[in-house]
Amino acid sequence: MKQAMIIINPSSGKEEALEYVRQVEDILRNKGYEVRVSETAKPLDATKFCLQACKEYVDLVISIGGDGTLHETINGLIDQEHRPTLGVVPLGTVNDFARALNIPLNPEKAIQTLTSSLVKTVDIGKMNDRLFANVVAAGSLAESLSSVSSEEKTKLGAFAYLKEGFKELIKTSSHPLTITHDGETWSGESLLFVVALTNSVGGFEKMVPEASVDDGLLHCFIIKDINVFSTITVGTSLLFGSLKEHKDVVYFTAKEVQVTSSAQLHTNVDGEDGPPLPLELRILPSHIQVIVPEE
Ligand SMILES: Nc1ncnc2c1ncn2[C@@H]1O[C@H](COP(=O)(O)OP(=O)(O)OP(=O)(O)O)[C@@H](O)[C@H]1O
Repeated sequence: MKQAMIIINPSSGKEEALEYVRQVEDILRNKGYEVRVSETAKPLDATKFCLQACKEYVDLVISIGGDGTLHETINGLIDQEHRPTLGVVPLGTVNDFARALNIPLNPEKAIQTLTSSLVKTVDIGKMNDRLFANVVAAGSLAESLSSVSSEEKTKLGAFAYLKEGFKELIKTSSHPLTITHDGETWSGESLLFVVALTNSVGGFEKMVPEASVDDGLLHCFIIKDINVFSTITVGTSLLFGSLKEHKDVVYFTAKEVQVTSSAQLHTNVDGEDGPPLPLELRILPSHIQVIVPEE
């Protein structure tokens, strides 16, 4: 019999996650799966459960939670020979991965998507010894993005990041960054370096409109040292999908990127606090399979 594991973070979203488990179980049983439910109690439980699913050759893993739960779940797939197909029920406030795959943001509708027989093969990013599904940010601004509170995100959605970003930009200074890719090196003062895998970054679907989940590329943005006026124009470009054409932004795509700095700089990965620099980033093309809507 086919095996499925539901990984659920009961604290995610508006704490309604447990209500949805029964619905997901019913759908999976109707599809012929034997189902087990693994409820997270603390950080990294989702990684531990997903790793166990790989070792036990489970066919399907469903992540019910926000981007944090999804990030921890996919990290259970690292270096595994058997990687279960993934299903996603987004309960967070941003849900970049679901947006990029056209999975409905309404949990009830996302659950119905699990009846779909369509599976998409998508890229995953590797940062040092960790996987990521959506985005890595490095630099002084990245730290402030980690401090956006759950209340702010619930109230403002993606705009909570923009608000925090503007607030920080006024008082933050740039730092020296050295970014190497494909034999080229960029060195200079930067406020933020962002690597995106999909078109949706922090809920903004126009940051990299052409990025697709299976293009085998890291989409990279260097935001140079900018003044307050440029901050406003960078923000506007972000909203209107023209960020990469901004004069203070360097945009490139790559399969591998190295990032170093002489300063002590932290990172944000898939919306969570990440490790300090240096970073080795790499795309893992067509690495996982995800259930997506049929339309
Ligand atoms: N039982 C639990 N209680 C509290 N925190 C948990 C529990 N299980 C997992 N976590 C942690 O909760 C963090 C946040 O989860 P997640 O991002 O899925 O939800 P969210 O904060 O509601 O979503 P978003 O950040 O998109 O608003 C995860 O990084 C995880 O480590």
